[in-house]
Amino acid sequence: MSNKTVFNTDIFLLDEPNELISTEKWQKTVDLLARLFEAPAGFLVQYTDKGFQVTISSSQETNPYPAGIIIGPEVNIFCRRIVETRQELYVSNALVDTCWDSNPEVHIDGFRSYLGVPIFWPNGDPFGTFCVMDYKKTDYKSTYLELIRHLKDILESDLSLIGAYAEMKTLAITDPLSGVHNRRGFMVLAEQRIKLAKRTDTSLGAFYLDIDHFKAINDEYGHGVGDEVIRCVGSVLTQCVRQSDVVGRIGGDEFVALVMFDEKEALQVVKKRIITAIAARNQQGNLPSFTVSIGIAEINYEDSISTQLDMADKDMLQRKAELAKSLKSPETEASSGKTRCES
Ligand SMILES: Nc1nc2c(ncn2[C@@H]2O[C@H](COP(=O)(O)OP(=O)(O)OP(=O)(O)O)[C@@H](O)[C@H]2O)c(=O)[nH]1
Repeated sequence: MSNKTVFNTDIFLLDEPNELISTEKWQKTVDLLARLFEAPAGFLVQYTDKGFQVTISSSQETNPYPAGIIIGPEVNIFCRRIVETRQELYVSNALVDTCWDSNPEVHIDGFRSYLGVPIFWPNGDPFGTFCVMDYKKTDYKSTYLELIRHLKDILESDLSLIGAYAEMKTLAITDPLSGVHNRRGFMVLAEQRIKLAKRTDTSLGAFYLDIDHFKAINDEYGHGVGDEVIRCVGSVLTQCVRQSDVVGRIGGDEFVALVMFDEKEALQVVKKRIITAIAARNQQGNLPSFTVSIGIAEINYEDSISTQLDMADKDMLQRKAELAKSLKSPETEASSGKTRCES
């Protein structure tokens, strides 16, 4: 499986609320922070390419920035320094440092003091900052700094919950060997895709793909090589369909794909593409040559996904029978829709 991030760090949490995050709890934490520091404003700020968004704002009349407000990524605010350096920042009096002259929080809002810590997503990307601001200069005790660091840990543990949950969800529906969906994942996503296609009046086709004589590959070259062949088929299949199509491995050497199409011929085009891609892999010679049998069924919205797959499976078995026949009489091989590529 790829180790790419399983949750989206580019979207503001306020735009896509996560059921695992209790903003109510975060609100209490930010309010408590502001009260303890006797600060007129406390924030949890999220950073993305779009800028800095106040996710949580302490509920005080003295606080000029409500939740939801976005400040551009180029603006010289205190939080930007934290995201750039990945370090905590304590400015006790911004007026004594000219680098803050262009900071609107200082020259427009009149803030003098800022204390903030970086908050990170579980993959190490910066989430944003947790901070307090004051209109007067401050001199916080070191125990206060310890406190804000501790609250940071609590916020980060909530974020790691999102990461762990998203990862578990992905693992539960992914086949770790081939990287495509497992049977459960395929079935769930296929049902969703069929409902969507019905609503939008889109045509769908089901492909059922089985590796020919796979047992012989395992027997001759070992299970490790057999596994490589399975991986290869998963990757070919994924590359031969659109990203929005659903691909799954539903048995040892059996794969399925649910594909959207406009013209009926498109299904044959996709089938040809898969066969050609496998032939090209065979040419590379790093795996034993193998062929696949592919069955196709057009999706009828009234039937269940299992029935549709049964139909594609039957078509595939017919192709396999044709292959067996064609191997006995070589002159018919070219018309069987099968590929037999020797490297
Ligand atoms: N390497 C490997 N082999 C597997 C895996 N899962 C199932 N198999 C093997 O896949 C083989 C499937 O064999 P069969 O169902 O007889 O299919 P086949 O040999 O391809 O025969 P035909 O379908 O008739 O062409 C069995 O030998 C299984 O042990 C796996 O994850 N890795």
